Amino acid sequence: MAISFYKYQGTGNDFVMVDNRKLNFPADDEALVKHLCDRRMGIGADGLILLQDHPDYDFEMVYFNADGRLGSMCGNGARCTVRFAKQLGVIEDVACFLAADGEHQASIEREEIHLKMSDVQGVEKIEEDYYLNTGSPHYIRFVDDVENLDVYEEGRGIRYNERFKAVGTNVNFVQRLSEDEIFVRTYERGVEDETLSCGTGVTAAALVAGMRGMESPVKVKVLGGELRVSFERNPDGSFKYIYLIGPARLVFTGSITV
Ligand SMILES: N[C@H](CCC[C@H](N)C(=O)O)C(=O)O
Repeated sequence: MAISFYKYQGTGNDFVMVDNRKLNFPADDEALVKHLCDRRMGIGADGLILLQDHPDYDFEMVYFNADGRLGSMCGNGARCTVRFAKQLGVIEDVACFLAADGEHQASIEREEIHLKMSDVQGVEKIEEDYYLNTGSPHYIRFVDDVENLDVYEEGRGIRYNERFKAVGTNVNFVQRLSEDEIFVRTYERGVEDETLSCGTGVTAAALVAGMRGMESPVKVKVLGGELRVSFERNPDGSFKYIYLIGPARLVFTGSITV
């Protein structure tokens, strides 16, 4: 079988994208998705996304982690899917679509995709660290020198600890760079490695920076580029009007025989 695909990246978080409007992709074949995401044996990506029709939305995004399992929300993948939908002629410059955590709105403004994220109910404090869900679960630890941190080892230690080992968590290490900028590096569950950027993780880190006094919008540096997060904080500590803003680009298209 030959599968046509598009390869996209959003600040270096890369995805195999498949137009599945005809529903001909075998979405329950975990081994196939894992193979397509394999950087040596397949195409190579942090995840795979199917763009599908939906009766009530412009489209539906179905996201799988690189391990082949169906994932939760993916912020960078969603920005890439919006760009992909425009390329396919499914949308113009605005979209209302369905993802794993519900409805999302987005707009394309030149190079950037503005993506509305789900409201966040609250932030749990775990000793000096934080834990919250921005569509996917994120553990947040503030550090002094994120550049020289062993993100793989430290992230893995938290992801596989007693509390998280069963379902896993993404782990973000955050350094405050200035009054309005943070630097985030993320160990991603489902990839089980550091990625160059994680949209839901960057969002979670910016919200915690907001809790700690930083004003919206927060600039976020990641290994794969720059993002921005804007938000409003409610008096009860929850967040609304959360937007993840940044670029998403087509890298190449192709066909793979499996
Ligand atoms: N890279 C994604 C996060 C995927 C989350 C996934 N790794 C999980 O929670 O299993 C993003 O841009 O938001």
